[in-house]
Amino acid sequence: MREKVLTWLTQNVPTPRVNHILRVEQMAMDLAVHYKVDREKAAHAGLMHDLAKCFKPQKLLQMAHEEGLEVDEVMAANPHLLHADVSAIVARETFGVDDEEVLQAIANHTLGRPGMSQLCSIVFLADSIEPGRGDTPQLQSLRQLSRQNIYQAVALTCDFTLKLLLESSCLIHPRVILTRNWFLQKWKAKQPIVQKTV
Ligand SMILES: Nc1ncnc2c1ncn2[C@@H]1O[C@H](COP(=O)(O)OP(=O)(O)O)[C@@H](O)[C@H]1O
Repeated sequence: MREKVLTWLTQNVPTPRVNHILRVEQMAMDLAVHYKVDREKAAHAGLMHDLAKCFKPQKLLQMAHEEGLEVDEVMAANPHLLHADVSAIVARETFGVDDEEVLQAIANHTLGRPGMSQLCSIVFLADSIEPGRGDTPQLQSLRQLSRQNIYQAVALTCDFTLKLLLESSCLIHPRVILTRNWFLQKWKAKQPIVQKTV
């Protein structure tokens, strides 16, 4: 299947984006091994997470509508946000993916989702922090964190995205905040209780 997907990608996605996809695939596999999550599922989700990245807004809206997806106000204003959900549809319809966990990981790679699985979290992180994203101190620390505490890494990756979005004065989809809060609470709940000494 990998060869078939790669051929499709080279015909439908520009080369720099294909290279990003390959780095996400690799990083998702590495994190999967680290967290003892199914490596093959991580590779499949990484490879197919951006299938609809270059679809036109009209096509994204039409496919979302045909699938019966809820298109909220922010997605209607910025249909590009639907590329994650639509990539999962393409994975199913064009490449016959029927593994619900893989489809969820593709669909949640941009906004995350409160309570999402480890596989989803891994693909979400890999998309945001793969080596091609840059080498700033912030990204370096997120990469380190992604192997130490997956809850904290997802929460802080949401913060990182939110900061970028705030700087660009664009509409923000609220689901990234819900994702952030859920993962922040899981992270805080796992912190050891420090005994206060008088
Ligand atoms: N919560 C959000 N609200 C609005 N836009 C968002 C949100 N999260 C991501 N985006 C934007 O959606 C686009 C797709 O995000 P992403 O899937 O991470 O794509 P890319 O791989 O191009 O960075 C990006 O332009 C990003 O800025």
